[in-house]
Amino acid sequence: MGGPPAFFVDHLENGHTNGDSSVEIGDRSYVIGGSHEGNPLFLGVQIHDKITNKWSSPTVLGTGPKPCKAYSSIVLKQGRILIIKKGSASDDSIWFLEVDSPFVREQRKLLGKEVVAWSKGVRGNAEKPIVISGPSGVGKGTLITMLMKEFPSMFGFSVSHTTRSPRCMEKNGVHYHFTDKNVMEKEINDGKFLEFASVHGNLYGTSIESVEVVTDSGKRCILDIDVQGARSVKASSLDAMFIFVCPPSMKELEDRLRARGTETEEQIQKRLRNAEAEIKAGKSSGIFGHILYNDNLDECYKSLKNLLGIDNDTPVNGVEVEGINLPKEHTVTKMEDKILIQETGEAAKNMIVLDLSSINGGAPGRTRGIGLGTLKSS
Ligand SMILES: Nc1nc2c(ncn2[C@@H]2O[C@H](COP(=O)(O)OP(=O)(O)O)[C@@H](O)[C@H]2O)c(=O)[nH]1
Ligand SMILES: Nc1ncnc2c1ncn2[C@@H]1O[C@H](COP(=O)(O)OP(=O)(O)O)[C@@H](O)[C@H]1O
Repeated sequence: MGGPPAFFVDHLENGHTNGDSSVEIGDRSYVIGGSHEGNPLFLGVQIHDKITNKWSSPTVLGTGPKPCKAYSSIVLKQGRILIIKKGSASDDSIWFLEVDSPFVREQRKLLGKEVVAWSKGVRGNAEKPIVISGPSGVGKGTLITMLMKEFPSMFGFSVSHTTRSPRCMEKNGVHYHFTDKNVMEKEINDGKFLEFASVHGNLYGTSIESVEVVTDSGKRCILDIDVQGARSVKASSLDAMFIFVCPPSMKELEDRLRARGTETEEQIQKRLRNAEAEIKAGKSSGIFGHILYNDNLDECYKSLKNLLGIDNDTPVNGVEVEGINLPKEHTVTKMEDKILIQETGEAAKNMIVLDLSSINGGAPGRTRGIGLGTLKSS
């Protein structure tokens, strides 16, 4: 068996005094252990810069693994560290700490501080997220509701945060997370958001967690966000499908907004003013690979399903995204894109092979497509 041996950490201690437990990448050591900022549910990360001899606590994005006694860590390409926890539940055994991935680099630039990001490893291969934009009143919400009703196990909605007030039928946590401006601004600063924008005078944003929740359920994530948000997502490392919905005419858009009856006259006027610029940007910005015209609702819905590659014959089950069961005690070896996991103990056991050659996704959200097989030991 070739390849470098895995890096083992068997007795993890709190803090960065345990020099043995660091993972070395370039001029930096990453100490992964203890808990995150005193949160006992969350494994901590600290960075040692060998050039300046300084320690720092990075902003940690995404939901991380629970603390553990022991894990193996393996440095992968693209600034990622694979963490294989010992003795963990199947949905908490494989994690990726991104320390210099494209997502981390862009968030570092955006937030102006040191950033790392967790992404849980899962089997299965849910398809890329769908971003739907279009002017207020064009029918985005209606189309998304139809899709989720017809294919409940296939699609999940990314519930955004907003500082606008709830409409009378809207439920907190279902349609939006309604929040205070101060709270949302602090959370944006703390790196909790994938994107955010000021729209019609209010703040709206997609939290990393809201995308993770959908990915964890094995469903394809739908984001209903404005053109500015779509632009941010397009510029980010999140590989998504972008759809823009146009109204048949400005007059029809106005009629729909009025008929919906959820806005004051002043708000309607503001939305109509913004609509012209949004439609222009939607059609010409190069962000959107697909444009739908919502004239007749049923026809538009059919076109949307066609775009998504589903018709009425398609099975309606979502893609299964499973956790990974590993033996409690094991040793780990790396061989190119494959990680060999050998159970330790008395009886000779099969070897588990994690195939990382077709992993995709990553932070924000989950790292998917991990292959899993067994090799019989002779
Ligand atoms: N950038 C961004 N835009 C959002 C988000 N959530 C909603 N929006 C957009 O904000 C705009 C206003 O949404 P809303 O107040 O629900 O009004 P509606 O579009 O008239 O139903 C719409 O263009 C939404 O697509 C988000 O998380 N991020
Ligand atoms: N194709 C359509 N024809 C007529 N009315 C529509 C159509 N699509 C949506 N509507 C209605 O227009 C209003 C605005 O739709 P909505 O889904 O709330 O838009 P958005 O989410 O884009 O703001 C709703 O009252 C909805 O029932």
